[in-house]
Amino acid sequence: MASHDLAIEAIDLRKRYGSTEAVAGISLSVHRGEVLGILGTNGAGKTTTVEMIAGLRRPDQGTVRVLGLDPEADRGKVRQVLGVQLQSSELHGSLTVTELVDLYASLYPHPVPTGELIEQVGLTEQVTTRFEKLSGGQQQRLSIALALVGRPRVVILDELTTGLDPRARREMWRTVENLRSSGATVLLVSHAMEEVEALCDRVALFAAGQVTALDTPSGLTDRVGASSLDEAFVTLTGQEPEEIP
Ligand SMILES: Nc1ncnc2c1ncn2[C@@H]1O[C@H](COP(=O)(O)OP(=O)(O)OP(=O)(O)O)[C@@H](O)[C@H]1O
Repeated sequence: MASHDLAIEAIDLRKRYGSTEAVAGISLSVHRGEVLGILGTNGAGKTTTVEMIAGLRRPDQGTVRVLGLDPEADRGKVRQVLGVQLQSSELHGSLTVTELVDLYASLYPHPVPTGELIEQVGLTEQVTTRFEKLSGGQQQRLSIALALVGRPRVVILDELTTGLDPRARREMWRTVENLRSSGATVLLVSHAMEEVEALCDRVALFAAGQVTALDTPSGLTDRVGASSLDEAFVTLTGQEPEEIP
């Protein structure tokens, strides 16, 4: 595939924290319009990898391109096309839901209208609630809203539905489906097998800082004659998947 068809291209990424080799030579190509899942056990290097792709963490080695742009050198341009929801959001706790969405919206030329976005993530009743007073799941929904406010063409979602109740989880799935319909590219880190099976075109299995397999969900199960993605995960990574939160 020509590189201009790629939304994300990461080549031989490496990152070490002291004696821990968190990412040990990861290459990933995500096609435009694709939803690519990353599955792996705790500590497999998923967050470090997506932080490097987002330009939030500098790789020790390797290169990243997002829609052909270098997330570090072209930071301003990348910010306009990339939306990122990370596991821990550092947001100003005394601002309300509306104030935070408005603040982020002001960074983009054509943001999603604040009320529409707040409704989409199910926070209409919390519009005047300060961030620090939101529940964990509500904070999570807000961080998803902030990732989407600029109508990004590439979206990174790190544990999209962890901590959300079943209804909110389904709503977030619909959000990802809508992103796909709009032609956006999504990189989705998840621990939930059924989420990955439902949403992702392809899945990268991470173990010990490396990609051990990358295929469609059915390709992964067929490859090892497994009856489920869970079983394929165990066979292909040699590790048990985490409990679905
Ligand atoms: N800032 C840091 N300083 C030191 N070590 C770190 C740091 N961030 C991550 N690590 C270590 O790097 C390894 C990979 O961590 P990372 O968070 O990328 O994994 P992960 O696959 O996202 O895990 P999880 O599923 O638990 O979120 C782990 O061993 C972790 O302890």
